[in-house]
Amino acid sequence: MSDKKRPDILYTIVDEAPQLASVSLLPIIQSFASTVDVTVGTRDISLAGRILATVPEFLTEGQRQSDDLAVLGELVKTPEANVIKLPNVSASIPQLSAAISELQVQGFAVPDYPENPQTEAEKSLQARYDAIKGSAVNPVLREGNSDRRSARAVKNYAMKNPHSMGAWASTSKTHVASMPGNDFYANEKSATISAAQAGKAKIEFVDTAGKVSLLKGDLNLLEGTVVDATFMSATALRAFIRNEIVDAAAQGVLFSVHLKATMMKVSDPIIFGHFVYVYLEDVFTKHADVLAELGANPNNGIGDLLAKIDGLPADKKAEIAADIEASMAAKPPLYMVDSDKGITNLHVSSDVIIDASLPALIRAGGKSWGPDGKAADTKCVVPDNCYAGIYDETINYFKETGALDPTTSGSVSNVGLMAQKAEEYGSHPTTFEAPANGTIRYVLANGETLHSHEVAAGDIWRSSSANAAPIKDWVKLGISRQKATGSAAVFWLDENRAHDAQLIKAVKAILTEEGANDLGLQIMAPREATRYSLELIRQGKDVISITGNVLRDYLTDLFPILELGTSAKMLSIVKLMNGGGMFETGAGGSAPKHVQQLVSEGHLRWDSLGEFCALGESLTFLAESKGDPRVAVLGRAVDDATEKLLDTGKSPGRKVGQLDNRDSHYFFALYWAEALAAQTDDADLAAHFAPIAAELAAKQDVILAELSATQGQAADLGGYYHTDLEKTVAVMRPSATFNAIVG
Ligand SMILES: NC(=O)C1=CN([C@@H]2O[C@H](COP(=O)(O)OP(=O)(O)OC[C@H]3O[C@@H](n4cnc5c(N)ncnc54)[C@H](OP(=O)(O)O)[C@@H]3O)[C@@H](O)[C@H]2O)C=CC1
Ligand SMILES: O=C(O)CCC(=O)C(=O)O
Ligand SMILES: [Mg+2]
Repeated sequence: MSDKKRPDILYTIVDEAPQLASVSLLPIIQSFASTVDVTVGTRDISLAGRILATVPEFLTEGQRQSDDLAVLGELVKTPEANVIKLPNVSASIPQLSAAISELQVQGFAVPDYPENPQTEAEKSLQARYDAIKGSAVNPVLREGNSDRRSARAVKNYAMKNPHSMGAWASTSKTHVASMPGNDFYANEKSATISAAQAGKAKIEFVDTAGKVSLLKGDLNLLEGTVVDATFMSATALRAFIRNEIVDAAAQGVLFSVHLKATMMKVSDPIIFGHFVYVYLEDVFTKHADVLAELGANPNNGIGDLLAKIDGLPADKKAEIAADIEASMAAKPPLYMVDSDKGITNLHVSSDVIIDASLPALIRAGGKSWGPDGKAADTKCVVPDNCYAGIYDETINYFKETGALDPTTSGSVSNVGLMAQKAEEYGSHPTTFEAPANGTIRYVLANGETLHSHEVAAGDIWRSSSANAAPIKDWVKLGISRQKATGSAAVFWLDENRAHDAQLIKAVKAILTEEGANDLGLQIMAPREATRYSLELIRQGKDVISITGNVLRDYLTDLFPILELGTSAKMLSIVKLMNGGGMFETGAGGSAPKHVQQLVSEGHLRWDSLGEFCALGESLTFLAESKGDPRVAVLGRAVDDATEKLLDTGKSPGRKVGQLDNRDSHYFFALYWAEALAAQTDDADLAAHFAPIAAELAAKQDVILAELSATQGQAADLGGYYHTDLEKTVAVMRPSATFNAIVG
């Protein structure tokens, strides 16, 4: 598409709740934007859309779909980029398979995911599907560093209208457990690449007989890149899991594991698989042959195991099912994802995602749900020590001091190193399960071995890197946020961790280069920074966390969930390195539970506040790049409308019968139109929107009645991953009166 035709703003088509919300909200945005000649187009980065774009040869001409992710991936490297990015599903294999089955039922001849590929064609198909798996979208689009914070109006609202917080008892038995050693933290090595070391590097495996095989070639290392290598011992991990299961039983607490199997799509499903295996070790041992024949892979969870045995003859199935039940009954009870349906922590790796799961548990006073449907103290296993300390320290702090008070608490914002697939979140192509005992080594273009580790079969080895330009951009962003706010600012870096020690050197040099040594920016290890930040916000003060990529992710759920009740309300700006802007909507995900509620009860509790915040920023950014003051007026009116929506309590409620997402969009449109009608910067715009605002206000009763007519009834979307557009529009835009006004 030529630049001329490209819409001014690109809005992403995604999955689950945010996508349903978009079906209602986007037409409103497009209609209002068209009055100032701003076009808002869409690009499909949904899981189903990406599947269809990946296998065109299996589809009819009419079913084929362009690779919008690739198009957007190029766009974000240009100064013209202005993207509103909603959260999308980062799929586990069971989710990918479910989406494929749904498309097949809908008449798309997409092939199954080949779990055990034999032929070259199957292997190639698996590789193509694997590129869709896990967090395949965000790392491609995030060509900039991250600036996440709560907008002032949002924070003020949360202070005046606090969410519920569970009480923290000093006697709570909830705790974090991490490996005593031999994890990624303990085994990490790191170095900064010199000019003489730059160039094409490779990763090799050397077996005990000295035979060398290439794991990954063509790694193009730039001078100044920080390159790490580390591994987690599989034997140590299994021994640790066994001990923790015994300890959970002894302490009488629920057992849980918290990983990021979506973003860390290679390493963490393997770690998850070790938990599933050890928890059901007797079953996997006793039925090893049958389960191997069925292709049951513990990495895919207990849910997949149960689905696989479903195909067995009735007596065999009953025998294994009884063994699974007996095995689970003999273990400490598991943290439940859905106790009504019997879905455990170990069912699917993508159900319990650490950034959202642990903050929710901490917000609830250290409780999670057990199989009996009751809240209970919990052992939270976070195997690796790189980041577990922040949760351990938070839990310890609340046990000592009681829960945070959102009515008086300050705020922890974040500046995160993210660009160019920084750190662990870019490590998928350089992560390997050791094929046998031997050595894995990182060899540079000049022949030097940069890092090497002796590994045993099954150990999880990975290399991460962070380029110099993003590091510099990140430090400068930290400096500018500190200058803009005057808040305390802390780099969360641990001098005892190999990677962080390299970053500390770079940060210190850049602070000096930028003349920023007098600004008082501090460097603290994550555990220390956690306590320091919690103490400051308890006093009502704000603090900026300047962190690497993983902590960016973890902290921008943890603190918002404590301060605002959810991370969905965050402002999330990606200042693209080549000058464009990407505006993410909130810091959370796609809220699958909200879809279940809409489908069964006709109520969508998704809050689009994140979209409103992103839209305001996107329009303000566009106004500057287009040099069009009318666009700035439109953007300011979005912020006014958002504030009024909060002040008047028009956000969605959790329960059927309360206002829902669709109602809140009506109020957003009303207040947006009213703000445009009331402003005095642009008389033409005011004149245009005055009658729209008046009509929206006059017809409020009929619009709200039409919007809520189907509340309490089941809703048919015609699909889950690939909903039927007509049916979804009928569900999400049920008010003919409202639709006629906004066009
Ligand atoms: N940027 C991205 O693309 C991201 C994508 N994801 C993806 O999202 C999916 C779900 O992840 P999960 O870990 O469950 O995290 P979510 O953030 O989707 O959900 C956790 C809970 O947060 C609350 N919540 C989140 N967003 C909103 C909102 N807009 N309005 C109201 N409440 C909200 C809901 O609480 P309640 O149920 O109590 O109402 C929800 O159940 C996964 O597929 C994951 O890969 C996750 C994070 C970021
Ligand atoms: O891409 C993903 O899987 C999750 C991203 C995420 O959680 C975040 O950026 O906060
Ligand atoms: Mg996150």
